[in-house]
Amino acid sequence: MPTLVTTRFLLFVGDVLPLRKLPQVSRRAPFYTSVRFLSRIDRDNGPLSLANLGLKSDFETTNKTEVSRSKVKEVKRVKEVGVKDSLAIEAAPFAANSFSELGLSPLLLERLEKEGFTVPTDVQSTAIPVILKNHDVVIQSYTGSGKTLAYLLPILSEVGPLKKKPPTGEQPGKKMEIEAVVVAPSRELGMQIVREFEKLLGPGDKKLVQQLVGGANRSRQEEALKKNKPAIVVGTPGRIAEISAAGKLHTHGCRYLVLDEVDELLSFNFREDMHRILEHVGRKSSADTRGTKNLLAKRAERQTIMVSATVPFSVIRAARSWGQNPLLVQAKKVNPIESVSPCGPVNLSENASNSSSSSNLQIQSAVESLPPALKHYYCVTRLQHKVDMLRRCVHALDSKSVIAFMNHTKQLKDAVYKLEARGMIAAELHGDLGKLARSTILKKFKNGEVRVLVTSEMSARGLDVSECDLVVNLGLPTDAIHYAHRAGRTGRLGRKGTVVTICEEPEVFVVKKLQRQLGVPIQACEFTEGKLLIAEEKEKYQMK
Ligand SMILES: Nc1ncnc2c1ncn2[C@@H]1O[C@H](COP(=O)(O)OP(=O)(O)OP(=O)(O)O)[C@@H](O)[C@H]1O
Repeated sequence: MPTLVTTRFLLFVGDVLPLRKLPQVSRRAPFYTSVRFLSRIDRDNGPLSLANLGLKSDFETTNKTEVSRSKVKEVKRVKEVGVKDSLAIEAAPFAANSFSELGLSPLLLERLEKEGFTVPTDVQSTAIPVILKNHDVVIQSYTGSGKTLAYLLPILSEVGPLKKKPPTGEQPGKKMEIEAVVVAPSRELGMQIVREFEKLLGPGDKKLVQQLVGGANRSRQEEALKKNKPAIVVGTPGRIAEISAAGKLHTHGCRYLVLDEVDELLSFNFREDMHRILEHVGRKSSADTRGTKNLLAKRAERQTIMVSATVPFSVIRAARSWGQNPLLVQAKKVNPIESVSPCGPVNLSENASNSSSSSNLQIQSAVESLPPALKHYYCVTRLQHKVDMLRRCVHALDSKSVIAFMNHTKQLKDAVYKLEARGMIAAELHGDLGKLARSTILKKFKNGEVRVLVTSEMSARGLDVSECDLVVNLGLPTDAIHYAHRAGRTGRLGRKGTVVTICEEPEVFVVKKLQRQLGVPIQACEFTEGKLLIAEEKEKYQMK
């Protein structure tokens, strides 16, 4: 039986100053430690480096301290609804000085500047040149590090009105086929990706991208496909597969297939739909092919881009069969997928082994899925007091924008009712609600009209609300991967964020296990008299 040994608590005002470090947990390595491009991949072109990607590399020579200091930046964002004019960003993951170093089209660079995107994040600086060189990739970087733009920008640099100057003879904007298919596991994430595309395309060209998400009117989507002839479609696996099977989505000549949250897309639920998508996107119809040679050639038409903060080995296996010599792209690192072993650097929790060397690698990799600035706590209470503890937690941390995760939809309503009864503006968001209700609630939360969003696992992936400063687990996540994605709803793009897991005493051992797998300290705490009290850091938990 697991036992929680009594601990002393330390009154906390301002930043956390642990009296002692947790002995068993390796603290997060400094963010810029793994500054290197590992040996390469492409047998034709020699070792992969920024140089042979046609770009200068200053990564190897970068001074860690200097970089960290220079990363304290203010990122000004324009035109965000209900968002402050400027957001202070500490230790933001920016490596290149500007997007213009990455080989993007001049028109796109103009649009980026107009939208207030001036400096690429590390993962963007690494991924964009690799994608522009037509490599199949798996992009892995922690939540909120800007993976969406990392694939969206090279696509917009080649597709649509912002693309690089077409070769003479080709008329700009004339192409009438689907050139990019982006697949995401939820409607909310799909819609969010569409908005990112639209933001850069501008109002005049936003019809170039069409959403094909489930829950929305299918015939309207089909009509829009026919009428607007979009070059890019973004959708959920079910709806894309459905419309494709009905013969209304022509993707055989498609150049890009993006699988966002690829590890989630591998789940059993999506299996059949993903199979259809993988078979039909970027493949020419059999009428176009003559003989085996062409059959082989047709797959080369498609560039496959797989993305997630968490890349278990199942994704590496999938990437090997779906892509052609795919590369694993992480912030400042590019590796051939063939070099990744089951115990290698991206294996979060799969194939867990007790050997110390492999578990070290797993810890290293798990750390890479979590934003570095996050603080993690847990507190113990009885089941019936969890919502009250949540309320106290929100007050003690003075959090303005909170996402609270619960595992059962039925409990959400009750939690919202309790919070509202105590004067806290809360709302529920889950899969049983209609599409309109879901998007209205999400909008209100993003605008700051709702302080606490009580939600299910469906909001754990991809949801981008930059103001979210607190994530609370009212129900435990099923594993380290789920913890990482939930936690990643806060502390986005280098901002401060706190994750609090509220659990019952018999569940504490699960928190300890998550702590070991993730390689970050999750400190015991209490919320008393409007203050956060942090447990004195000594080994306080034993397994018997
Ligand atoms: N270079 C940049 N400069 C300023 N803001 C940026 C930049 N790149 C991305 N962002 C913003 O950062 C936020 C997080 O980006 P994004 O949602 O792509 O993260 P992510 O890595 O995909 O996260 P997750 O793994 O949770 O899906 C978004 O609001 C995005 O608009």
